[in-house]
Amino acid sequence: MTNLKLISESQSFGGKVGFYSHPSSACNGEMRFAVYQPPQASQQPVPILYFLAGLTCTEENFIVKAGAQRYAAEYGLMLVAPDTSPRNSGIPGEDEDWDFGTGAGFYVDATTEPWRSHYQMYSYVVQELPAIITANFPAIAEKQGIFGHSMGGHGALVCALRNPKLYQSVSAFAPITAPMRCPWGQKAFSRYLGTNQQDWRNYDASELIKLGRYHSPILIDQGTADKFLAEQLLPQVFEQSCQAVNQPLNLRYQEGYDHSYYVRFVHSK
Ligand SMILES: N[C@@H](CCC(=O)N[C@@H](CS)C(=O)NCC(=O)O)C(=O)O
Repeated sequence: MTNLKLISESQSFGGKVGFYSHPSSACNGEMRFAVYQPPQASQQPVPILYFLAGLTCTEENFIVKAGAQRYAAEYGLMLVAPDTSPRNSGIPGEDEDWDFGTGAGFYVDATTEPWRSHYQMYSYVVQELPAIITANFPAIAEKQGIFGHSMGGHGALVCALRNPKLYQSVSAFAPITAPMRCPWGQKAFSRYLGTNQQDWRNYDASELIKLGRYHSPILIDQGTADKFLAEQLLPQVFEQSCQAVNQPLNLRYQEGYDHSYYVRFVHSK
């Protein structure tokens, strides 16, 4: 059993929301995540849906703001929402920027100093966290899906595209789809991964899709009133990459929706 510490637990839609912390070997320090166990989980193991949050977020934003527990209770899904980066790592400058360092792990395994000793969010999300979830909660290890918002949408796409058999579904709200071509991605990748842009391709959905290894349908919801759409999110770049390899993509533009959590669960319509 992992050394899990329960921070708080509350009943929610017949199931329960729990916040946990644990020592992470991937991130070399304490990490936090939230889990919603639907009512069905008290009877039998249930499928897992991972949600990766965006810049400035913690494991709390999605659980508090998205209203997803109601749907997870209806469909019998366990929701797992990790934090978006290591915290209190002691790395100088970690807290200086809102779009880099704390709250902005970008779901990559950093290779550069000083970040690589802690900022291993890709390995954390793909390997360590699922192992902890299936060891400690009534979850079906082979039935997991992943989705996310903004930086977390980028993370969800990258985790799924790099591991085509690991997740049974992938979708995203307002994802950063071409990080190599946008300021957020360029800032994060140059610092976490170094200046060799060949290394960045492993974490760019619009590049990964061109490898033609992924074949399951991908769903993206993108608000048209999102202030980050034109400069940071670039779904048209991803769409072109998908078209080039005949990748099924359902890119739905949602009229008038912005980048906030109010757009969440347009999916359910
Ligand atoms: N701080 C940024 C915005 C950051 C932002 O929009 N973060 C999104 C993810 S990229 C988010 O989910 N924020 C937290 C929240 O809405 O609860 C700004 O002022 O432009």
